[in-house]
Amino acid sequence: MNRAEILGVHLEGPFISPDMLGTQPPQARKVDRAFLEELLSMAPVRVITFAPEADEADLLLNMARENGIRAQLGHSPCRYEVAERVFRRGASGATHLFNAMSPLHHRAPGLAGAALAHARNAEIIPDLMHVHPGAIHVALRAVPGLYAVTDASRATGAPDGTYPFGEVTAHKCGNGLRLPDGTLAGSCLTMLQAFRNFVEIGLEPAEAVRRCSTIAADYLGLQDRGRIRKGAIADLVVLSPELTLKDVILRGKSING
Ligand SMILES: CC(=O)N[C@@H]1[C@@H](O)[C@H](O)[C@@H](COP(=O)(O)O)O[C@@H]1O
Repeated sequence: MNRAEILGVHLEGPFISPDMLGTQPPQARKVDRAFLEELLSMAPVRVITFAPEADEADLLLNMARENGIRAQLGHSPCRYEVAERVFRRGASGATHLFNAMSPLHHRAPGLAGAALAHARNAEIIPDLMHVHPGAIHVALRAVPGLYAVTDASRATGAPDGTYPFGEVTAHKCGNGLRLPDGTLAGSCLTMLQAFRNFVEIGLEPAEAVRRCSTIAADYLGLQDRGRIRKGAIADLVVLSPELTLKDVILRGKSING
């Protein structure tokens, strides 16, 4: 098979807060069992983002656990105490840590503070626009299983210009994609650039590799991906010492033949 595979779906809504949509469409709603079951029957969902205040009875949290789905907190302005409770009850991680969540203030640590204090895993978008490098270092110290996500949009790799983003229009300029009011609307980041950015802010290359592959694979329970060893799936990229792309290997074969 000479192409990438989609391993599952991340359901990043609608069980989020209407007050912290970011660029999500205004269709946030509370968790209800029938609708959640319908969504789960439509696609192989592996990860769900939810706002704790949308799941007061822990319905989503429990259903996720029963179905082997990672339940992540995100898109919420909730108080630290609310998020802490849900992390203690088994929430798996945090969605694009720092973005679209209540920030860490020293007297009101918010969802970001709860994730830093209690989450074993969290996503981060290391395009160096979504999160300041200093905040990435804070997260690296606090969250053992911090891993990169791209949050990439359809504008990734495309020329500057306007792009539909759900029901709204976003403008790409350089590496940023924004709504007219300046809100970041996903990213234009590739995982290769995420890796380079980790190295640029001071991570050892081996550590950057772990944060871009192994940790995410472990988090999803995929022992045959995200590592180079006998029996694992050989989907690899080959880089030069300057970190330019030399080759892409899918299932052990170069895509260049
Ligand atoms: C797909 C998605 O939801 N992506 C979010 C976006 O919604 C949010 O607006 C942005 C900035 O968030 P911030 O303004 O809180 O830093 O981060 C991510 O790009």
